[in-house]
Amino acid sequence: MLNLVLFGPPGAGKGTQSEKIIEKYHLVHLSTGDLLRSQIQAGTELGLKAKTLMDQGILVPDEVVIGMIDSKLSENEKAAGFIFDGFPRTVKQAEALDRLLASYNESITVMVALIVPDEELKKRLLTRGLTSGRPDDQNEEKIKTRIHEYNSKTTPVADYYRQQNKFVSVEGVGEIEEIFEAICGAVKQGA
Ligand SMILES: Nc1ncnc2c1ncn2[C@@H]1O[C@H](COP(=O)(O)OP(=O)(O)O)[C@@H](O)[C@H]1O
Ligand SMILES: [Mg+2]
Repeated sequence: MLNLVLFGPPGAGKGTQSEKIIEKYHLVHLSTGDLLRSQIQAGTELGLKAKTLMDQGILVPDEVVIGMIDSKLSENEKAAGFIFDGFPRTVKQAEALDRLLASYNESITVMVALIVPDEELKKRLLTRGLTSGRPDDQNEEKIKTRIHEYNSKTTPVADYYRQQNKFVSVEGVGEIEEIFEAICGAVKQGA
């Protein structure tokens, strides 16, 4: 299996690059943001709870996202591998993911981090907000909260994979196709 963690702040291009990676490597895409947004859409209890936090740009509790990933892994036992997009976002989630994968005799192959400066992120997210309909893309205050959540809770996840020698970083500014090629190179290096 190829199990890839695609890492980076909100607006780094994880969703954009995931689509291309999936096509090439035939992986199952697990975006916790997308999974939560479909829970909100479906009006589930989980969705209602998550919405209040997500609309403010705050991370939802670890147990909630870990539970969602757990059930998606068990639904896809025959997959060629997984791409984790927007997960793990805390060290606790990263540890839980290692345990879950170990229970299938699997592990993370590589983490690829997309590096994009804050100013570029803000610009991209505000532009995405014009069409995404995402309440968390709508104003600079929410975007600031999300980048702050990322810097305080999520950045340590990179060190977690660095300690396992699984961390590779890629310049996330430039042509989408060029960035994709760099990610493929990182996957080759890590696999
Ligand atoms: N290399 C890039 N250059 C310019 N804009 C990009 C690039 N990659 C993605 N974007 C744009 O930035 C925004 C955020 O991308 P997205 O893939 O949704 O990020 P994430 O999933 O990491 O939050 C989108 O509007 C997308 O079109
Ligand atoms: Mg995304």
